[in-house]
This record gives sequence, structure tokens and C-alpha cells, in this order.
Amino acid sequence: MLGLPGQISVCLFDLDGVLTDTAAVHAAAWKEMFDDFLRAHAEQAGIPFVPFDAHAEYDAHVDGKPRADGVRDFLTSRGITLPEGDPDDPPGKQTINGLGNQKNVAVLRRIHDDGVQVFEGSRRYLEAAKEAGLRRVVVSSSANTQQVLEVTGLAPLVEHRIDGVTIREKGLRGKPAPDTFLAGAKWCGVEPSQAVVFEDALAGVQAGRAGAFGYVVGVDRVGQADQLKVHGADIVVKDLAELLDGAEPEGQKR
Ligand SMILES: O=P(O)(O)OC[C@H]1O[C@@H](O)[C@H](O)[C@@H](O)[C@@H]1O
Repeated sequence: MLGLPGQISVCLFDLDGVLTDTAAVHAAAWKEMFDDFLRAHAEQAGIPFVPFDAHAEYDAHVDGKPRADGVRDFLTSRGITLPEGDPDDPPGKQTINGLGNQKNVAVLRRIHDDGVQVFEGSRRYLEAAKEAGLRRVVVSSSANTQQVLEVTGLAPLVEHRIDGVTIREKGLRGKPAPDTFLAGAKWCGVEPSQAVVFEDALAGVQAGRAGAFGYVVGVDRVGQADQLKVHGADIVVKDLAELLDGAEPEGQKR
């Protein structure tokens, strides 16, 4: 049904880059914040300024992960260590949380100024899934999930959210650990084998594989189909509409 194996009764959708066109918005906000930081760091340390690569470095170290993990993992990849600080550190304070909060100011400004686009194929897929009686949970690392679902009008199509706020409150491990997707399946009262994960991030398909979910659909918006397969996607589509139209999705089953 809807391009999914027969045993699937629950759909676990990532948000940014799967349902909404916000992955690039996040990537741009990350670049704005990291470039500020890296420029000052380079000046202080007397080393050349190497800007943040919003494609390669974003995909490898930041995409799909909770905010603080993204800050920490990227800085580690550049050999930089900062204190964790506190969740309410002022934006720009030289801590993991302070830099994360600076990025959040940038992402909220961009969302406010430019709005949020929904992928129409994803809206159609959510509607079809609802019609077909499939359960629908959004599983995102973003603490801004609720606002994005509301401004886009997607909220009524979704039954439940496991998001950046849930991660903080419940102390869950973020993607690539499977905890958030497992929590989504558990909320629906099913085994992971009965649930499908829809993900565009490498850390996200990795989480799908780590949780032994029944099916992992990689959504490739940026030309990384092969990497999505290597990290855990069973199939890769460019848009969820491909699963509705009955066309053969690009990429083979594992
Ligand atoms: O900073 P937020 O809104 O809590 O989002 C955390 C992460 O959420 C993920 O969904 C995005 O792929 C990341 O780019 C983002 O950084």
C-alpha cells in the first residue's frame, strides 16, 4: 500500500527536508552562525579562516541531529572544543549552547521572513496515508517542529510529534541513535518492523537501520542517493509522490 511493504501500519516522517522545504533554511542558518564563529576563531588563533561548507560539512556532521549535537560534532571535526554551557546561554556565547541558540535566532528569522514551503508530494502522501488508515507521527530533531507544522497547516494530518523538545524532556539520544523513531513506534503501540521511516538525512536513515524498522525510505533532495543507501535506506525517492503514483522509485530494495 502506498509503495510500502504489506506489514507496515505506521509512518514515521522526518520533518525538515521530508515534509517541508526547510533543510536548506537550516543549512543556511548554520552557515551564518558557524562562519561568524570560525572567522573570529581564526583571527584569534592566527590561522586561515575556512568557511563552513553548507553541503559536505552540513550533511556529514549536522543534518538531522539535535541542535547541540550538530554544534559539537561539527566543531569536533575541526578540532575545536567548547564548554557545553547552559540551554539558556545568550545567543553567541562561546559555548555549545550559546552557538546553538545563535543558530536558532538565525533560523527563526529566516522562517519568519521567507515562510516555509511544504513539498506538495508529501502533503498528498500524508493525506493518502490518513485516508488509508496508516498511523502518522512526525519524528524530528528540531525543537521548532510544532511551529513549522502549524504555520504550514500540516498539523491536522499528523497524530503525534517526537521532536527536539521531547528529546530534551525525556533525555532521548538524537539521530543517528534510533531512540526518537522507536519512541514514535511505541506511541503507536507497534514493533519497529511494522513501521516505515521517511528520512532525507544520513543520520536519519542510519537511525532507521539501527532501529531495525520494517522499511526505510530515503528522500533525496540534494543528490546524495548513494550515500542514503549506504547509510541505511531500503529505497531512495526524490519525492514521496513517486510512491503514490505507482512509478518505480529510483534505487533498488536492499
Ligand atoms: O535547531 P532546531 O530547529 O531544533 O533543529 C535541529 C535540527 O533539526 C533537524 O531536523 C534538521 O535537519 C537540522 O538541520 C537541525 O539543525
